[in-house]
Amino acid sequence: MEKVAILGSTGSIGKNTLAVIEEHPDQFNVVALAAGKNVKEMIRQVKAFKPKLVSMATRKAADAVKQEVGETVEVLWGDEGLNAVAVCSDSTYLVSSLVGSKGLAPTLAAIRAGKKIGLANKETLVTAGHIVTAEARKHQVPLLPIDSEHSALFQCFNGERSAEAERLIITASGGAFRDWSREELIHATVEQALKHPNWSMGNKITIDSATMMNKGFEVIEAHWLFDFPYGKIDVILHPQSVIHSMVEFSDGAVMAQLGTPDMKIPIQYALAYPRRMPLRTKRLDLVSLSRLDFRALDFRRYPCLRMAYEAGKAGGTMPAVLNAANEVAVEMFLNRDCNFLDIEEIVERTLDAHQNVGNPSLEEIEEADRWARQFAKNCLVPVA
Ligand SMILES: NC(=O)C1=CN([C@@H]2O[C@H](COP(=O)(O)OP(=O)(O)OC[C@H]3O[C@@H](n4cnc5c(N)ncnc54)[C@H](OP(=O)(O)O)[C@@H]3O)[C@@H](O)[C@H]2O)C=CC1
Ligand SMILES: CC(=O)[C@@H](O)[C@H](O)COP(=O)(O)O
Ligand SMILES: [Mn+2]
Repeated sequence: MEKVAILGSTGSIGKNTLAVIEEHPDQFNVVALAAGKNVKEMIRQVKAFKPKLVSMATRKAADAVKQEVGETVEVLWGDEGLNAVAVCSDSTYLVSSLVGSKGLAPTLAAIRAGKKIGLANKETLVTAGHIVTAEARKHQVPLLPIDSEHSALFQCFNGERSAEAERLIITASGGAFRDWSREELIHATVEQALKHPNWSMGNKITIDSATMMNKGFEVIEAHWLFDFPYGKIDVILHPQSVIHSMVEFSDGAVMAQLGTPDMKIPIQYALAYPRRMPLRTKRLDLVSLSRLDFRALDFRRYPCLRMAYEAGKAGGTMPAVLNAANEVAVEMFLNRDCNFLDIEEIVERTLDAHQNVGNPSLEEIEEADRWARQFAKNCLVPVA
């Protein structure tokens, strides 16, 4: 029996994780849950899954949950609560599915406490890949990818020798604006950007998919997960999101993992690894699909992807700055405080202004994150 704690249980990945657990009550047991402010959903989850420990982002949200769930559940809040859920003594497995770099500290704490990690929060590896992978090795903790492309790559590597792989090929749907020109993007609205063609996901990653920053993050994530140089990680456009990614080996053979766009598949694979278990999900019907398309990607059309490669190659605090500036810019766009194309402008200006720190400590990464957020918030304001 895997005893599971989930960070971000009320989100898209969190709810899909609970749906997988619900299908296999004999295999998985929920022991702790953490979320932000969605009190109603957390109360429903506590009643359905009976965790012993729960945490919410604020005292107010925690009090509201406490009122409904009674004395048998410990309800905490804030960073301390997140940390307590991550290292909860009853758990064997942490699903890390908070959104943003907020996920880094509790995920690191869980690694240090020896928990197996199902990693959805890509910002953990983007911001501090060198520390997270070193700590996972030190504590002999597996980092099991949940992100669909990395789950695909992980499955393609199964039974293979990674030294015999030559190239990782990550597929990109192109997001909501795949067929829009840059001129048209000037007028892109929040509602349009949130309409992903294939996947149903949280707002932040859906915007990242539309800017292609999501793919940039995934390149950095793949670099750390599979210890691959950036020069051997390619991205190609694949509008159908049926091939989730591929590995090309030294003999020219290419392994691919295919499936319908349903996150329950990679989530269950990460939870059950190395087993496979039955899952009620729509089956892939290649005949009715009839074709799969692929196109090359143009860095001029997608500057966020270019910036992510550059920040990844530069290393140091650059990827953390890339992420923090992007978090600020996406939030501004979602709040209608800037235009869609301002997202890339804010990120670029912040990266250009940053003094990179090589081989940073966790504190230096946190400091770079704080600096970048402050800079990014104000960098579009014209100087008087
Ligand atoms: N969705 C997907 O299919 C995929 C997602 N990912 C990655 O997984 C991660 C999660 O994505 P997704 O599920 O879409 O995101 P959502 O926005 O749907 O969910 C985010 C979760 O984090 C919680 N949260 C936000 N802020 C805080 C906080 N300060 N303290 C505690 N909890 C907080 C939210 O709580 P609440 O809602 O209660 O406020 C919610 O439970 C991201 O890193 C994303 O890039 C990767 C691949 C696919
Ligand atoms: C489901 C998942 O893993 C997302 O990261 C998804 O890949 C987004 O799709 P695109 O970024 O390719 O549009
Ligand atoms: Mn992905």
